[in-house]
Amino acid sequence: MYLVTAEQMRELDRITIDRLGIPAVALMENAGRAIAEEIIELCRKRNGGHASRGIGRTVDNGTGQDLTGFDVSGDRALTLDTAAAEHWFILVGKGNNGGDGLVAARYLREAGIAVTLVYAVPPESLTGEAALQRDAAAALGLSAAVYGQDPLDFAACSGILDALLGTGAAGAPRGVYAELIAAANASGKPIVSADIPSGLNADTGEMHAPCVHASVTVCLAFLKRGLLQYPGAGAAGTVVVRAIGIPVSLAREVGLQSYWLTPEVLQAGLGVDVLRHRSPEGHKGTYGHVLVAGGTLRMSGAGLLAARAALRAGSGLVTWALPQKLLPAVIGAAPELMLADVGGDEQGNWNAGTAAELLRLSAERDVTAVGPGLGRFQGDTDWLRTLWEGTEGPLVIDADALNILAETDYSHWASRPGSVVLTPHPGEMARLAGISTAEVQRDRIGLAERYAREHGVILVLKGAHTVIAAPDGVSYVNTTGHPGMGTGGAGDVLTGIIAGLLAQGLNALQAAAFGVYLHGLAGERAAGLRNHPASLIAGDIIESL
Ligand SMILES: NC(=O)C1=CN([C@@H]2O[C@H](COP(=O)(O)OP(=O)(O)OC[C@H]3O[C@@H](n4cnc5c(N)ncnc54)[C@H](O)[C@@H]3O)[C@@H](O)[C@H]2O)[C@H](O)CC1
Ligand SMILES: [K+]
Repeated sequence: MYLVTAEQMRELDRITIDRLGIPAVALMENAGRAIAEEIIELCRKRNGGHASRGIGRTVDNGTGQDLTGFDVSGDRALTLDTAAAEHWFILVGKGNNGGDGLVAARYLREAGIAVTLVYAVPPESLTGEAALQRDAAAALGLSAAVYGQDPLDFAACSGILDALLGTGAAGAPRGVYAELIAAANASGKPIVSADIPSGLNADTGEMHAPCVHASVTVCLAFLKRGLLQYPGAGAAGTVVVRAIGIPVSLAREVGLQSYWLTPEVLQAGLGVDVLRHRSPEGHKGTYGHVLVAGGTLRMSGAGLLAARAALRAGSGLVTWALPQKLLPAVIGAAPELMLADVGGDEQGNWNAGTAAELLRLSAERDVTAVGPGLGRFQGDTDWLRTLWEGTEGPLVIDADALNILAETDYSHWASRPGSVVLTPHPGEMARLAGISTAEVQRDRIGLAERYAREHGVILVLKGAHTVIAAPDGVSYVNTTGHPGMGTGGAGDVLTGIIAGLLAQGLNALQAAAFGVYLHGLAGERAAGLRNHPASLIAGDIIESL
């Protein structure tokens, strides 16, 4: 499923109206009706009535939950006795988002739900399609109040439709908008947001102050980027994307290249065989050979986790290269692994002299993963440069190897035949980009896209809803995963999975995207197997692959 910015949404809107000749008011009608249907569904759930689903609902929900399979019988959306318990306040902004709310109000009323329109601004100031909807609502006799002029008691309503600000919002909500948002949040009533929660930056997921905290967001036409990026993703509640008559085929024309990472996107878009068929004639040589370079005296486990994850991801063979001094201690830790001694210092740390042996080892393997538990050492910049310029296959770079990169201008390094996958967490990303962690988190998709483009790498920006970006501008946002995965070593496991997939012949973008998806899925599964997700440890993710 595509992800769009507000700007791209305006472009799609414009093409639909101007070139296809579909009237704006028709889009608004569809939007409002879809929003009403979701509210009716919400009412049905809590009142136990019967709901109808009028226009064919497509699809989807940004949280990955399946919302299909509704009862589609009956003309009336709610039985009267259950609807009578409902009274919704419709918060109406000045623009088209408010227009959507006015349409929704009509359909709610048709379903027997009491509505009160709460205009943020005097209704006379509405223009265009929104003014048309204002007049229709008035002609229908819907009760209306103007904020600041009429008394308003949020305790009297059973739910709130937030149709204050949509993709036309600029900056933090001002004046009466801010007051209404604060009052709606304070009411404790369930809030359904039209398109995006008012106060949310539709592109970055940044939450302005104040920002609506929605139970449900009915996103219109295309999934807005901000709804998948934290902290906004947390303010949106359950996200439902509803078609409103803008053809999806326009996406190419507008150049959409950002996607919510789903099995369909992996399979059909990226060409990944998500079921991972194996040939009956296959053998260990068929599935590639990973070299993991990592693990040092105090962090040997990081290398071990990455290597084991590569095995569980399906790599035919995995060699773990580590300092000679550590080798005896890890013999038998994972009998399926091959171990390679690269020298190193007396304490079991890596040193610059290990580069030659690593190069020799990597020449006989399909992919090299470097960084987990590596530590830092004298001459490590030249050491990494040697690997970068001297290895031919793909290179996965993580942890301390990223910190080495962050301290140098590697754009001068010789270009390499194999691709490069970088897997920073937000702190490492901050060092790579030379900005603060807070700045990294402010617009994760945008930053990942820029960095990947400028540096010609596949970038995996880890964290809740990991972003995968490629040099050609394509990006994916992953939503598998579990808070229980916030535990030491989880990143090393991801590095191993990506390397393991690369060894099996996936290209770098496929391996990064599928690896992130599987890592999250395995984490969800592992969390579910614990008595409490807090007890999840990185090794559990490997075992759940
Ligand atoms: N396909 C579509 O795009 C469709 C979208 N619909 C809905 O329309 C909105 C976007 O509508 P637009 O009129 O462009 O903007 P808004 O309604 O979001 O708000 C503009 C309105 O608000 C004022 N304003 C802007 N920023 C602030 C602020 N920070 N504080 C206070 N006031 C602000 C501004 O002056 C304007 O008056 C989209 O999200 C959908 O919900 C269509 O209905 C269907 C087609
Ligand atoms: K809104």
